[in-house]
Amino acid sequence: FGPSSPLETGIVCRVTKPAALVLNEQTAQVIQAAFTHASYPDINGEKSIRFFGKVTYGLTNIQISNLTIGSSEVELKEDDAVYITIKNVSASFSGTLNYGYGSWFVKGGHAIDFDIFSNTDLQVNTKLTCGNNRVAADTSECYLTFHKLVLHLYGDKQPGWLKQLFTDFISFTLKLVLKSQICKEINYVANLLADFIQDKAEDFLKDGDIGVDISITSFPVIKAGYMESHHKGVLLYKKPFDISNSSLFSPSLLSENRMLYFWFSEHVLNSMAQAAFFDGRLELKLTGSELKDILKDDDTESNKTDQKIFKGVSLSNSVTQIWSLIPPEIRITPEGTLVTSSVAVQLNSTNDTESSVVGLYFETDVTATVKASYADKKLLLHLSDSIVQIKTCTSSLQTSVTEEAIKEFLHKTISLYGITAVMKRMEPALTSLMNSKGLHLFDIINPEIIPHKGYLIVQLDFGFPHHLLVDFLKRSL
Ligand SMILES: CCc1cc(Oc2ccnc(N(Cc3cccc(OC(F)(F)C(F)F)c3)C[C@@H](O)C(F)(F)F)n2)ccc1Cl
Repeated sequence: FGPSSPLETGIVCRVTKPAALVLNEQTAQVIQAAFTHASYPDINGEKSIRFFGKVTYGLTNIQISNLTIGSSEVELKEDDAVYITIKNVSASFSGTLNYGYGSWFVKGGHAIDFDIFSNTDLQVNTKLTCGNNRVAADTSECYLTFHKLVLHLYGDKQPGWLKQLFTDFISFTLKLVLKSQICKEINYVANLLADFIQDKAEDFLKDGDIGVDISITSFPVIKAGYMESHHKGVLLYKKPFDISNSSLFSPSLLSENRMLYFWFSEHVLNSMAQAAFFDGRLELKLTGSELKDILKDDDTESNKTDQKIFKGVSLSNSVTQIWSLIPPEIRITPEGTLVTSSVAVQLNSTNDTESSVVGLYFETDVTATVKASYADKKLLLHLSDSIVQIKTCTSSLQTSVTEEAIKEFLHKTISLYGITAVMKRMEPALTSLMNSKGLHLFDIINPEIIPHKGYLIVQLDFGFPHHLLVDFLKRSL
């Protein structure tokens, strides 16, 4: 994983301390799952005891029977790790203790059921590292401190030395086994979670043949107030095309008071727009009644022109097709996202008596300045400015209106109603795309989508999707 040029980074994610505190509320769930899911291997050994000779013993069928988790704290240690301290984890295990004298284990063997009560503190210092171009968790710094480890043996007869053996030796082995199993399980769950986020993210940024490569371009960063990952953001599409990277990320571009930040370089959004064009998604068909709704909004004097232009044309039978002629260009500015494209519009209909086919075709350059927002689990697009330039216009409408007047009318109608009519149809399409990825399941609080020159920042708070974590743990463990 060599050094990477910051230019390669197209998307940056930042999870701040406030988010870590919310996530920490779920730590108990995760630790509970780790303890419960861990397997506890049999512990066999032999010890020579004075006056008794060699004793062979085995703890088998060790099961955790109940578990309570105390408080847990999280701290982000600059350029080091996420320190998670969990106090007062009390767990009880049950199992069977077999023991025998000498090596005639089977002959002299005895079996006693036991319960073990333990009380420990857990310290896990999770380093964020890179595992096959993904964010990975390294929890090798994992410590269990036992405050208590008590053995209860069932059954009346038990040799006195057994208790002593347990206290002196078995408990030592038991602590080692518990620590290694629990820490192994924690490492497993931590990486499961990291993979889960990455998989969810890849799925979120994919639709059909269009996807985004979010491999990480450098080691994730941990600072006192946040942790941050840098991702390529390179478009994945069946035919490669090159979009030059436009903006450089620097940590000062993001702050730390919101829980989650996403920095998107302009070229990421630009390449998505290009792919949407090549994937034939930038076309729209309007029915007659939809067109009439758009035109009826126009209650100004030009409505008269409209009546003159479409005199004798039955708009109800009309079909209007709108499509991009070239891949749209995306430029992000503080005023909003500028979308520049050349658009063709073909209106086909019949005359009133349905005796002949009539049509209108025109091409126009459009630059629309759009701002996005997300409220009530819906994406909203707002047009703040537009520039329209009618290029060509051919019409087979029997109208006396001059071509100039038609162009004038079209310019006005597109500027006032046409662009918003297209945006009104893009909003639900994008919202249902994001909901198909499960976005609506998340409790997103006051999301802000802020355009800057050359990049876009999405910042938000979230209520942790408790049910999602429980499902995730149930499904994956
Ligand atoms: C969809 C968001 C997204 C995630 C990406 O991939 C990953 C992969 C691994 N970790 C992350 N982190 C950021 C992140 C994104 C979304 C949810 C999320 O989960 C959560 F932490 F908010 C909580 F809900 F679990 C974390 C984490 C990474 O930034 C860090 F912090 F580990 F360095 N992102 C890459 C791009 C984009 Cl747009």
